[in-house]
Amino acid sequence: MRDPRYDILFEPMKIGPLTAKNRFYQVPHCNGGGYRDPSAAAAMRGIKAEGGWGVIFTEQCEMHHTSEITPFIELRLWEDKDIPQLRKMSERMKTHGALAGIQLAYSGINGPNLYTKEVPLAPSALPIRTFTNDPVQARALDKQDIKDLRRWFVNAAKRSKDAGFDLICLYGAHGFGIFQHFLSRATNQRSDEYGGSLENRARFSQEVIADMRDAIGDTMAITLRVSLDETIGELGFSNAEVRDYIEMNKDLPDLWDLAQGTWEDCSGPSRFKEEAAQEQLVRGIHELTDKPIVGVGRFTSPDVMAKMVKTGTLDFIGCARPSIADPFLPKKIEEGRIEDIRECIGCNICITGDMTMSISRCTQNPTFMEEWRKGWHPEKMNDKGDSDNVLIVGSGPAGLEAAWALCRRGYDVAVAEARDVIGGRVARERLLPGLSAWGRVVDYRDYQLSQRPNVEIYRESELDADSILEFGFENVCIATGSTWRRDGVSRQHVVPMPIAEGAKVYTPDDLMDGTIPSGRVVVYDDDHYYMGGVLAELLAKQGAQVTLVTPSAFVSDWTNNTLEQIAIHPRLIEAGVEIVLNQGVTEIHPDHVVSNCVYTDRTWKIEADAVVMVASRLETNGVYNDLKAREAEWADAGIKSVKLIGDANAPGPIAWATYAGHRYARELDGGDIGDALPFRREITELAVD
Ligand SMILES: Cc1cc2nc3c(=O)[nH]c(=O)nc-3n(C[C@H](O)[C@H](O)[C@H](O)COP(=O)(O)O)c2cc1C
Ligand code: SF4
Repeated sequence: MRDPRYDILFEPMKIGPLTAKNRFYQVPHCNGGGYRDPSAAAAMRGIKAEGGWGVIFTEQCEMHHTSEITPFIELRLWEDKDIPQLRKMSERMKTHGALAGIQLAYSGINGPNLYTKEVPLAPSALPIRTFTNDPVQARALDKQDIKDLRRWFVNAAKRSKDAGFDLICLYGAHGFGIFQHFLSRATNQRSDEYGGSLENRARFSQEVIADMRDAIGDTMAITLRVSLDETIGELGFSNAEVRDYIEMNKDLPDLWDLAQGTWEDCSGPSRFKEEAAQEQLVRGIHELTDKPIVGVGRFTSPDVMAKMVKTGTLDFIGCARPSIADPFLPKKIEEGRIEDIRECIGCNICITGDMTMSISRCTQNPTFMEEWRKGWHPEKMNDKGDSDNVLIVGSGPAGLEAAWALCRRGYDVAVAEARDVIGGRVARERLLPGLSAWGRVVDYRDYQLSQRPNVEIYRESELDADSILEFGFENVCIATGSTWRRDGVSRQHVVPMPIAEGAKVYTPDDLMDGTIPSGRVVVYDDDHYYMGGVLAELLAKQGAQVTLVTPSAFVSDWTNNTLEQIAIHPRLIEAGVEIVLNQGVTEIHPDHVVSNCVYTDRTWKIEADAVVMVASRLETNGVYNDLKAREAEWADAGIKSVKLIGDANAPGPIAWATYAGHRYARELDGGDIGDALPFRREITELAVD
């Protein structure tokens, strides 16, 4: 039953001519599917509709062929032939009474057009701004171009209407979107009636919205997504200017969609930002306009959400990542199932899909972008196979997710954990600075499993092949994780590098176990994800003189794909870490390391009392190998299958482990969920059908 404190979240709310059934508003978010496969995204939005969202948006949708972001995967609405796929999307969104929204974008100086090779158009002739530093420049829009651009928006609005959408969001936030480019003095250096004063810079948005209203009539709502603060220096569109703009144009859109962050500072989605982190920037804006406001901030707590609405800060609770991690978030609040909410951990793995042109994954939600596959419903019981029970050895993210998904198929499950705590790598990583939310991966599953009669978790239960054969479970899943290597093997060194006697070499596992090196410490990061940066910062803050050495051109290189790198680099500088890029480590000695330039044979000495080797991990697969060696005994022991999953199979990001756990559970007893996503799959084959 719903807690009355949250009733306000379920009050209907008007947006222009429309009424949303509640305050849960899924703001636009990409998913890696993009124009290549809107059907997979449609299935994903369909699940959100079932999950109770009042408003559901597409991701950004480019509306003209002179605008396209590579490597981003966004939608397209360039021409009439793009309408049918999008109509299927809007139909899916509306299945449970949600309003369906489409976000229209013209990327201007954020659209390098690497595929189309078209010249991007922007308010001023400036170099394109993307992470990939594309050597492309935009041409300044002349008066005819502006007329054309207005016409393209009108065409896109008409097509959106034909495609069945209720709302159109115009993109002018995060550094994306021509609207922001016009509004910001940094990107609008024009001296005509579209540049200079705020009145002039606002003109383009006023004209487009007026044109669109004329073209589509008064049955659809138009929303405007603007940045709350560009944070790009003096010329940026500041929070004060945003307020002036909104006050000056209070009735311009039917709803103000306010979202912090720019491409340059990536201050929007970030694990460094706690829930409701944008509250300060949005507070008081409602005094400037009567139009409803939606804001974001990794909202997962209904108390925080209710407070945002009750205090008049927001009318709608905007969620991108929380809706990815748990598409059923509104429904769970409505049904009083708060403990069942699968909270986003802020890891931003979901963004890597965009950045790498691949279908997105979510650490918490292994079925994100898998909704199109048949035979699985995330909230219901699913079909069981022929066997009855499964023993899972290891309780890390892979093992716990496998246990949870197997419960949902009706198997009896036993989980054996060698340590006295469950969670595997996460049990320790969650204790590192900035990673406490990682613990949600374990806590969610721990709670869910504690509610099921068909699962038992055994702590301090280290199993060997003898005991597993003796227990005689029908299926055995080995999810025993991995350990960090200290032997000098890394991406740079496929055979171990020389480590002199007396040299002190530590691994992340040592540090997480409480052994903290001091003095001059080299953190050798050839892993390139978060661990190197996190440990370097930790050691520096504890007084060590830290040098982070990485063969990459960037600190924590892979975090570029999660939009986090830009936050990590300055944190390290501030903590006093010396950063050495494009250099490896080739020898380790008691008082120094030999470091080499990755492009030449040149070497340097870096003085060091200790080295933390964040290099690669070793699968913990001993039990599996022992069992494999005794395969002949399986039948007598009643064992039908033994499978190795997660880091124990091949170490990777946590999202890979939860996915492996889920997939194992789905495929047990001959279930085959198929290969990678085939593009343009027919929407008729959906789990929601
Ligand atoms: C994977 C991903 C893709 C996104 N794509 C878009 C997009 O297409 N358009 C947009 O306006 N914002 C996009 N965003 C930003 C979100 O709409 C939102 O403003 C931001 O994630 C903060 O909200 P949250 O804390 O609820 O995630 C994206 C965010 C994520 C995580
Ligand atoms: S991938 Fe990480 S940040 Fe993205 S929704 Fe899932 S848990 Fe949240």
